[in-house]
Amino acid sequence: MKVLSAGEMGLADRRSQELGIPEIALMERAGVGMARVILERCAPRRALVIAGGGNNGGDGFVVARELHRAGVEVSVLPVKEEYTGSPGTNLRILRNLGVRLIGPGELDAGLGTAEVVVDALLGTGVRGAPREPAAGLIGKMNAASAPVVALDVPSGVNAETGEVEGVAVRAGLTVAAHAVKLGCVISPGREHAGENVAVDIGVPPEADVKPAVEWTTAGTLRGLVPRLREPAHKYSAGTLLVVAGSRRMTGAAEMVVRGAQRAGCGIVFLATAGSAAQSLDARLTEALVSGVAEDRGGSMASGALEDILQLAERAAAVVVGPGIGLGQERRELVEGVLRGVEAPVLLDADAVTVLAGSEALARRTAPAVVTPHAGELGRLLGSGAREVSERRLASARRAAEEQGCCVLLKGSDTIVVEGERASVNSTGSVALATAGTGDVLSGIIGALASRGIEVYDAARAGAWAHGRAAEIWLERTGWPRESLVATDLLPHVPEALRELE
Ligand SMILES: NC(=O)C1=CN([C@@H]2O[C@H](COP(=O)(O)OP(=O)(O)OC[C@H]3O[C@@H](n4cnc5c(N)ncnc54)[C@H](OP(=O)(O)O)[C@@H]3O)[C@@H](O)[C@H]2O)[C@@H](O)CC1
Ligand SMILES: Nc1ncnc2c1ncn2[C@@H]1O[C@H](COP(=O)(O)OP(=O)(O)O)[C@@H](O)[C@H]1O
Ligand SMILES: [K+]
Repeated sequence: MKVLSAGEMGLADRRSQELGIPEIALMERAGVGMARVILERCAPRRALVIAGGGNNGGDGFVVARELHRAGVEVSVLPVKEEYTGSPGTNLRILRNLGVRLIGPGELDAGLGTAEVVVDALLGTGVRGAPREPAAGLIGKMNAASAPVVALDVPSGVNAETGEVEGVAVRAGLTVAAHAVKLGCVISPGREHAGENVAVDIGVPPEADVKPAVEWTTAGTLRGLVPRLREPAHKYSAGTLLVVAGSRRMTGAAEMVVRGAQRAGCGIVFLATAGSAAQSLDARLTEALVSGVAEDRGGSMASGALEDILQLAERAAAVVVGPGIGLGQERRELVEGVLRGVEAPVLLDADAVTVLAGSEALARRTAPAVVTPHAGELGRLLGSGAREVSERRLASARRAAEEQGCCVLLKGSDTIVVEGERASVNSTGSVALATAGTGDVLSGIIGALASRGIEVYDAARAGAWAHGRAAEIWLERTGWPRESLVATDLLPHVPEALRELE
């Protein structure tokens, strides 16, 4: 699946036209391809096409013609009085064919009988929140009982960012011209798009564009994760220090360590609160567990820093955060790790939260990666979870710039940003929405970093393998997605990584 931003698609489109391919030829192939997908997937007897005033509406007219040709009873609502250019030509053909064109007054009846509603209202040309009458039409489409298929982009979704400024269509399927639009794989646009499919519209390779934001697949990662080769010993195979857990939170530490072990670490050291060490040592047969100084609540104390820095000297990477707890002492501990550790550091969970307002991360020059979910990133940025959820790519970019590090923003569309580089992960499942999966992810990324992979690549490869492990679990067990628990991922991490060889 190819993913391009709206701007990149516009460039591919312009270049194609400069090579002499007329706009109407591109529109023709787009509409023909889109109609074929609709016929194959939905096989409707009656369809309603809602067409806007731009080229997205033009695609809708071609789709209507093709559905009509296939024997579907089609009604078309054109929102504009007068059409010119390629959409105008295609509307004229519909008139000549006697395809039923309806006005707003007949919309409710059309929506009531249609088996598929085709959203051809707004595409990549939308600017700002939908105005009337578009906004009202979007509301009507969302209230329809029939499934909605969006052409190119669900109307109202920003194809560049995935942001939704006002209202937006909720489609079950989005059929894009040439490439899936970036805004359809980033939340919340992603949820509005439903399934994403792209159809070939005849853009020649000479006109194609390399995306600035990568859609991370096995293909873009292949060869990145090295095999263990002779000469090797456990230290050369990747040494990771995990700083995690507290008296009341031992599971997080266990899952980070296990994730790291299955992702190929030669040796994992765990530093944890003294009172948690005995039970973790018993559960983690292969790890080297150290109990360090803790406060009265059973969380690692700032006085543990010296021991932790000493352990870190033997490690090629450090993961800090899961289950460590909050408060001033944890903040001092995390700041101390950022100051004192030269090896790549991954900050997750509580370690991200305690850094709100701190300058330690921005000051650090050695490699670092933070792996927050929207809530944690909202605290780090001081903007709140809602702002992050509404503007995910921009928020991740802002944090990466302010903190001068790699940012992995978790979610259904895990986003990884560092400097100018950005990527969106292609694997995963809603099954991952369960406690502890983030800890497994930290372990995987930490392991890859300990094996010498730079943090941006470790983050995107780790996210990919983590999501792929969930997919493999679903395929293998056939169990309901609600039943996945985080440790189910562990046996599938090696299989996922093998797919990257
Ligand atoms: N070009 C090509 O070769 C190909 C392009 N392709 C297709 O074209 C699509 C892009 O077409 P596009 O650029 O014409 O823009 P499009 O998405 O139809 O929107 C423009 C219309 O929306 C309106 N409008 C804007 N903002 C609004 C708002 N906030 N609220 C309400 N209305 C608003 C705007 O109205 P205006 O602002 O002019 O009053 C205008 O009427 C692309 O997604 C793909 O489907 C394919 O056929 C392949 C070849
Ligand atoms: N709806 C979803 N679809 C796909 N992946 C999801 C979804 N919800 C959460 N995830 C993934 O699950 C993991 C959850 O991590 P996190 O929120 O840190 O949980 P925890 O702290 O309990 O381990 C992240 O990798 C995230 O990307
Ligand atoms: K649309």
